[in-house]
Order: sequence, then C-alpha cells, then structure tokens
Amino acid sequence: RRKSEPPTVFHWFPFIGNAISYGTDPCDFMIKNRKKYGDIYSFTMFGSKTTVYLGIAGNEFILNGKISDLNAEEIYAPLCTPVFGSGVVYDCPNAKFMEQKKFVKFGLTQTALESHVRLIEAEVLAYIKTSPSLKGPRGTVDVSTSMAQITIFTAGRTLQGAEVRSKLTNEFAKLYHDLDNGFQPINFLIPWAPLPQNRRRDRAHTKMRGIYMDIISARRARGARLEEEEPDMLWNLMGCVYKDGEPIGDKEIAHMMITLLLGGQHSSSSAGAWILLHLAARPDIADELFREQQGLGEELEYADIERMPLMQAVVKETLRLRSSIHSIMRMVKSPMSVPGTEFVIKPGRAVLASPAVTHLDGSYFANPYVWDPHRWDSRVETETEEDLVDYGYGAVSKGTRSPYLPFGGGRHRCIGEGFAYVNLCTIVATLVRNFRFSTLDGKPTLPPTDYTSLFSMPTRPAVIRWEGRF
Ligand code: HEM
Ligand SMILES: N#Cc1ccc(COc2ccc(/C=C/c3ccc(C(F)(F)[C@](O)(Cn4cnnn4)c4ccc(F)cc4F)nc3)cc2)cc1
Repeated sequence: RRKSEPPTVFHWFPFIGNAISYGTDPCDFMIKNRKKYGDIYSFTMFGSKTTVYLGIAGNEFILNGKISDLNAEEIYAPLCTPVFGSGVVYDCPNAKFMEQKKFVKFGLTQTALESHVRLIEAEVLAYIKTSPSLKGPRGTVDVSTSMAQITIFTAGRTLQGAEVRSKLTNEFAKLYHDLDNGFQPINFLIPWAPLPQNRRRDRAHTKMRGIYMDIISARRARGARLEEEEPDMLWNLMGCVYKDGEPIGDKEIAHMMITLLLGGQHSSSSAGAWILLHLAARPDIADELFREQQGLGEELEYADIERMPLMQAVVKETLRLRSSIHSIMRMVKSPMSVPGTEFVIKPGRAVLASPAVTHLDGSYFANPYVWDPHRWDSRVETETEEDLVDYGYGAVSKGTRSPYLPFGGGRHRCIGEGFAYVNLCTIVATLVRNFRFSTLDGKPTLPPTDYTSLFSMPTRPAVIRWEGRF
C-alpha cells in the first residue's frame, strides 16, 4: 500500500505531543525536524496533528493553494472573531473579506501615506517629550513597552483619525488592553475556554464598538466630510460600497476599525522593538543611519523614505531575522497530493507554512542568524509583470517562490506592508536623530525571543541605554 502519510515527529506525551518544544521555539523545532524528516512532516499539538511543509515549495503549496483546498478562516476565526468582531475578516465569506481588504488597501493612498509621515513624526516627538524614561541627558528604556506605546499612537493618529487618537490616552487605553489580552494563542488552542480574560475581552469589544458607532453616527449627522477634516480610514470606509451595491454597515465599519487598531499593531511593534535592540548592539549601523539623514530637511517628509535606503534595509533585515508571524496555518478541505512525493494530505488536517524558516535558511541567506542590513545592498528582488495576480484587492506577486516573504503571499497576503514601512522608517529615523543607543553591558548580545504570545517578540524586559545626541 502506498504510504501517503508524511512522517510524524516522535513525542513522549500523548495529547500534549510536541506542543511544548514547538511552543518554546517554533523555528528551532521546525528546522531541527526538517533535518530529520525533510520538508514535509507532521507533529502533534493537544491531540491534533499539524502537517508542516517547509521551504520554497512548501510556501508555494500553502500560500498559493486554491481557496477550495485551503481554508484560513476555520483556523483563525476562533482566535480573531471575538477580538475583531462579527461580519469582517474571518467571520464572513472570503470574497467579502477580499473586498474589505481592497477598501482598506485603497484607503491607504499615496496622499494618505504622505500625510502619515508628518503625523507619525509628530507623535514620536510628543512621546519623547512626555515619556518619563526619556527624560534628561541619558538613561535606559524598555524598547518593548515604548514601541508598543509609540506604534499604537502612530497607528491611532494615522489610520484611526483625530477623535479616536484623543481617546487612546484615556477610555480606549483600558478597553484596548482588555481586548488585546484576549488575543492569545490559548484561544487558538482551546477557544471555548470560559477564561476570565475572555469575558473582559468581550466586554471591551462591545464598548469599543459602541464608541466607534457613536463617532460614525455623529459624522453622518453632520453630513459629508468638510474640506478641513482629514480623510482618515473611517471616512473612507463610511463611503465604501460592496460589489453587490450594499454599503458597509456601521457595525462592520466599527469592526474593521478595531481590526486595524489591533491587527498590524503587534507585528509593527515587535519589529520596532527588535530594530532598536539591534541598533543598540550595532551602534555603527545607527551612526550610519544618522549620517544618511544629514542631507534631509528639519521635518521628515514622505520623499525622505526613498532617500533612506539603509533605513529600509534595516527594516527589511529585521523582518527577515525576526518574523513575528512564524506559522501561517490553513485547514485542508479536499485531498491534496503533494507534487513530487507520494503524500496525500487529507481534509480535516491543519497545514503550516513558515516563511520564517526560509528566512533562516543558509542556502538563501549567508550567515542567516547574523543581523546584517548591508546584505541587501547587493540583492535585487526581480519582479516582472506576468508575476502578478489580483484576488480582489489589487495586484500581488504570484510568485511565492522568493525565499523572503515577511508579508506572506497569495490570496491572504498582507495589505499593511506600505503603511508598516512608512510607520517603522519614520519612527526609527526620528529616534535615531535624537538618541544614541547601546546595550546595558556594552556587549552586542540581544534578549532571547518570547514565542509564548501570538506574535514572537523580545523577551521582557528588553532594556537598552540611550543618550541624547544634542
Ligand atoms: C511589520 C508589519 C507586518 C507584518 C510582518 C505583517 C505580516 C503579515 C503576514 C505574514 C500575513 C499573512 C497571514 C496569513 O497568510 O495567514 C499578513 C496578512 C495581513 N495583514 Fe499584515 N503584517 C504587518 C502589518 C500589517 C498592518 C499594519 C496591517 C493593517 C493596517 C496588516 C493587515 C493585514 C491583513 C488585513 C492581512 C490579510 C490576512 C488574510 O487575508 O487572511 N498587517 N500580514
Ligand atoms: N504549549 C504550547 C504552545 C505555545 C504557543 C504556541 C503558539 O503557536 C502559534 C501558532 C500560530 C500562530 C499564528 C499567529 C497569527 C495568525 C494570524 C494572525 C492574524 F490573523 F491576526 C493576522 O494575520 C495578524 N497580522 C497580520 N498582519 N499583521 N498582523 C491578521 C490578519 C488579518 C487582519 F485583518 C488582521 C490581522 F491581525 N495573527 C497571528 C501563533 C502562535 C503554540 C503552542
């Protein structure tokens, strides 16, 4: 009989299976087992089997798989719907979600991104002025705490608009914290658990939705947007209409805004924290970034992002080495034969792609564990016209055969890449202009990675030394 099941990773404990070793360090677990079992193998977590398919072929197979074969919402809905809300993202048909992605992506216009640079710089300068840990000529700062605060303020000010931004420092702060506390892997693994944090999450979600719907009604009552009112994402969504002619309902708009507040927040703040930690360990790179800005104006503007190639390389390299979404998962809906093997993956099985593992593969990146932004100086990502495909939210590259996919690929590809780059480059450029960073003990060591939350991030406390440049 043909052996159609991929090999299964050995485990001592039934039910728990490999959960502990995977959960402790997923990339290390997957790379170690890749050496033993090859690119395709299964492992067990809390009684259910997950089949990983690693490497370029695995990324292609899972990220570019057909929607009739691979389903994202079955895996992600239990985790995301209680936080984001009903009728959006993974709580609606994928065709509707693709339109929602289009609305958001087309709301992030060039003009909007240009206005975002000034708003982001202003938020960072305000944070520097008011943050107790940045008082005086020198001191120490916990980069995780600071980046989480800075990125919620910059995302709040740009994507959410002025009314919501003003609430972030008071009523929203507590609601955001309770909602965010419900965004945990435990809800992935046992979503039905009546945990106290889930009740706080649900209460916070209901209150937040109400606040957004009040803002929407107040705006509708005043009539169309006035010239002097910023065209923020809320105004954009209030004017969007689905292909079937239906406008987006106010409740769904509120849920999409909550999604934009939470989603993209952790990935951005994790990347920002790692960037600061790497710059503290490599002050020579930070000084190069400082010099790179010498020719730029007093205030940052959008055009400056293009004039900071090393800054972009710093973001690019950090997203390679510190991918905060290490496991991309789908549910198999119809039998999938794996080309070039005798394996057939059956419906009901979860499959897992990990571009993060490809980012750490020495056959694509020399010295893969070394943070080296200059490695990108000599690499040019070639993308030709025919490589593009449109799933309903704009053209994305069809080829997921690149070893570098920090924003995923295919139908479920990220739409926040442009905003994330503008956000991170502007935040880090503003901080590098004002401070020199170093590690506490002067050695180039970095904290270990904490994989226990939904997004991998530096283990807390992640403290570095700073001193004013002027
Ligand atoms: C450095 C920052 C970011 C990184 C590394 C990142 C990474 C990713 C990845 C890997 C995916 C694919 C997930 C999957 O295939 O299951 C994704 C999807 C997505 N991201 Fe991001 N993201 C970032 C920022 C953002 C921001 C700022 C937003 C919102 C403004 C955002 C919104 C989304 C959305 C809507 C999807 C689509 C999910 C789907 O279609 O199922 N992301 N992101
Ligand atoms: N013992 C043990 C033990 C301990 C720990 C573990 C941990 O195991 C795992 C396994 C998988 C995962 C996957 C993370 C994951 C997936 C989806 C999402 C998301 F959907 F939320 C997101 O993509 C996020 N996103 C996109 N762009 N920016 N943010 C998104 C989409 C659309 C959207 F609009 C808004 C969004 F923000 N978020 C995170 C994390 C941990 C296991 C075992």
